[in-house]
Amino acid sequence: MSATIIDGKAFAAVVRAQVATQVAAAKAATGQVPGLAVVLVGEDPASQVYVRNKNRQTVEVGMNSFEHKLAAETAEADLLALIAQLNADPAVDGILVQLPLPAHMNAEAVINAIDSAKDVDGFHIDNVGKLVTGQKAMVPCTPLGCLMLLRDTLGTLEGRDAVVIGRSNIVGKPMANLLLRDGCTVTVAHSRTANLPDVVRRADIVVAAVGRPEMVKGDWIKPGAVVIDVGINRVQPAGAEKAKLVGDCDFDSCAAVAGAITPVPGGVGPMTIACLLANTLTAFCRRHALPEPEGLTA
Ligand SMILES: Nc1nc(=O)c2c([nH]1)NC[C@@H]1CN(c3ccc(C(=O)N[C@@H](CCC(=O)O)C(=O)O)cc3)C=[N+]21
Repeated sequence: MSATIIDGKAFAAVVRAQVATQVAAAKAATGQVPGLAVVLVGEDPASQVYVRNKNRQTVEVGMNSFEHKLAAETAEADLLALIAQLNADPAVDGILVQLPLPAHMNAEAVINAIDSAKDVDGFHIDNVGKLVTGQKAMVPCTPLGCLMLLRDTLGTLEGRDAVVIGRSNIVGKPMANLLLRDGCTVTVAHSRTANLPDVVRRADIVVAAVGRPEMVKGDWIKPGAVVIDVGINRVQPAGAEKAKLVGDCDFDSCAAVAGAITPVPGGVGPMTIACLLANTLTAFCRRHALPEPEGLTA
């Protein structure tokens, strides 16, 4: 193995410490602390893991955490009523509605009902439009975390060839826009891309967010490239008792060729939660007309 392992878990701890310091300063300035409301409808397992870790970390950085658990069969109107209440609540700076929502709900309508200034996921249509047009926005947490890791690993991203594999609204598309803004030449590839290995081989930066376990192989990677693996796939190895987490990259073969690579777990996942806390602080600072948090925005 030749690649440097990018320690997202350690980097996320540094980000959370920066958030904690700036939360304390914001509290000194205003007498208030940021509050994050998380709404979980039903019992999606990935969301439960996320909520568990998030809740603890929110409190650890000195912010208030408000949890709202609704039954899977909750009516959309009742969820919208809760969102209206959180929008109006001055103690709530950030609102996150866990996705996926149950099938009977219109996720787009629910997300767009959130006050865009409190939309710490950056999924509201106003924030999407602002990101694409280069206006000050709330930026989705996972792409923001990936950007922080890339800047830390490479310094400037200007002029680099980046390939994002995956075109989702929550990772692929916002990631591509952030990389464009930082001066990369960006290709958005996906599961239907022709000659995907050849496309990936051009890249100085590979962000894999396609949701297919270990799909990206080492012989797709340009020697020395930086590989950011966003995938979190639970797989059941033959003969093993417990499921294990793997990324969208075949770690061993990619690490043999890449210059640097994020592991799964311990890579992008912890950064996502750290950036959620950073976004909540950013939302608080904007609502209270304080300066933007330092080093925590895109
Ligand atoms: N509105 C919304 N926003 C989200 O950001 C969102 C969501 N809904 N729904 C569910 C997914 C999932 N998600 C994770 C974040 C961090 C880890 C994480 O910290 N993972 C650890 C490992 C955790 C484990 O051991 O299972 C790691 O990669 O090291 C996992 C999953 C955010 N999500």
